[in-house]
Amino acid sequence: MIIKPRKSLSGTMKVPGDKSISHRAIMLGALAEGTTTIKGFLMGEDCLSTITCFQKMGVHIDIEDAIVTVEGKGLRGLKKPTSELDVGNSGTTLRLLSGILAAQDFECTITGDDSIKTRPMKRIIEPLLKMGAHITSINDNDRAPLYIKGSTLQNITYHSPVASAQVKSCIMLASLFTEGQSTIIEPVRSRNHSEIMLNVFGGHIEADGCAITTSPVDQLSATDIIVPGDISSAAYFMVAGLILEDADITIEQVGINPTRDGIIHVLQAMNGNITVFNKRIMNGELVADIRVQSSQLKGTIIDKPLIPTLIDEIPVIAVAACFAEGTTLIKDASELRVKESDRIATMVSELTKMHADIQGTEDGMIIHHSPHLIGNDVESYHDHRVAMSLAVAGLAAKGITTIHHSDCVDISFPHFFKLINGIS
Ligand SMILES: O=C(O)C1=C[C@@H](OP(=O)(O)O)[C@@H](O)[C@H](O)C1
Ligand SMILES: C=C(OP(=O)(O)O)C(=O)O
Repeated sequence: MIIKPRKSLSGTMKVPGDKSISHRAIMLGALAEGTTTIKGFLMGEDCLSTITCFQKMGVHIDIEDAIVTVEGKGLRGLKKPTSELDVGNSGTTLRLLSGILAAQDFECTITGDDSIKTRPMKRIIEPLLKMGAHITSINDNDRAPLYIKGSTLQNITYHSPVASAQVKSCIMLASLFTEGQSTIIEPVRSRNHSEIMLNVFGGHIEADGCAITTSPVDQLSATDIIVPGDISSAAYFMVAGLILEDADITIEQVGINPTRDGIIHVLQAMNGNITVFNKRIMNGELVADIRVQSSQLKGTIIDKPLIPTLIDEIPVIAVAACFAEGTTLIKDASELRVKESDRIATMVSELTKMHADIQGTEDGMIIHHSPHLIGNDVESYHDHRVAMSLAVAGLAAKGITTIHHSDCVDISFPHFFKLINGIS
């Protein structure tokens, strides 16, 4: 994909539906009694992988006029798939689905693409084993493919070593099939979409700081979900709006759940002119419209409690930091090393090619003011967030930027390039 520089960006727009919420709506819809409809579902490859996995387990899921309908099978109604479940590039699908599979009365294998096979799975294998699951890494390397033979699970009190909503949600989903309460304690609170949505479906989840407790329910009940725009996708337009010379854009109906809104706070602390208005609640999720205007940014420090609230936005925050006076320090973010790519290494190497003054550290990055980026040939490493962040850098750079393997944006943001080139 070729990105040409531009000075202005204006207008009102929407971004596609939230990826985390879309995955969860399919999973809970499949386990509920009755028919769930989902509006605003993210038709990205990751969420389509979740749909395919559940269809393979006998769940009728239709997409018509952009509305997804899920015929729930109830907690005990999934069928053994006739072949292995393929999650593609989606860590969320693999980790959450494993929690469900651990309690079924069948065995199966769950796998995905080359990137997923490098990502750490011990973080879910360990708690699931403690719950009595039969789960093994087929190549004995704590990575996918995983073989899971459903069994009777016990409740658990688990101190998670990582702040990960995927780990927390995996255990929460497994605990739907146990008797007694389960408690999961995280070092720092991660996104809480599973807690919110489970309660909307009739589950019993209580949160107390970094701990959540699940209580057993006999069944989940189908509901209608409207998925807000994904703040992780809005992030590219927020940063573009701040760093381009003449920008004024409004992004409507974006999810601003306080466990996800770190990017707004950080960009505001960097002197970004961002207004959040028209706040409302949809299916228990806080939603708002966001106006962004060109700003002279200044450097900041981003560390521990904030990191889970903006983990997927760090690549594009690194781009913003190039345009911020002074230095931006990002630390406590070693989780970036185990995403679709090692996002510290990939962002540092590709932004360096564009003349950014950026260094990687073990758990983050140090970025010095380097606003005169130069377009270059850069590589996405098949990582959607890297591709889109480099596109934003390309808009603000001098000369042409060519992003290789840019198709991966379809993972979380189909039509990203059409939107970014189409907006006036
Ligand atoms: O639960 C989720 O929907 C997600 C949680 C985060 O991962 P971790 O749980 O590994 O932090 C995030 O990076 C991912 O894009 C989506
Ligand atoms: C890390 C991501 O997703 P997942 O873990 O679901 O692959 C992401 O979307 O940036």
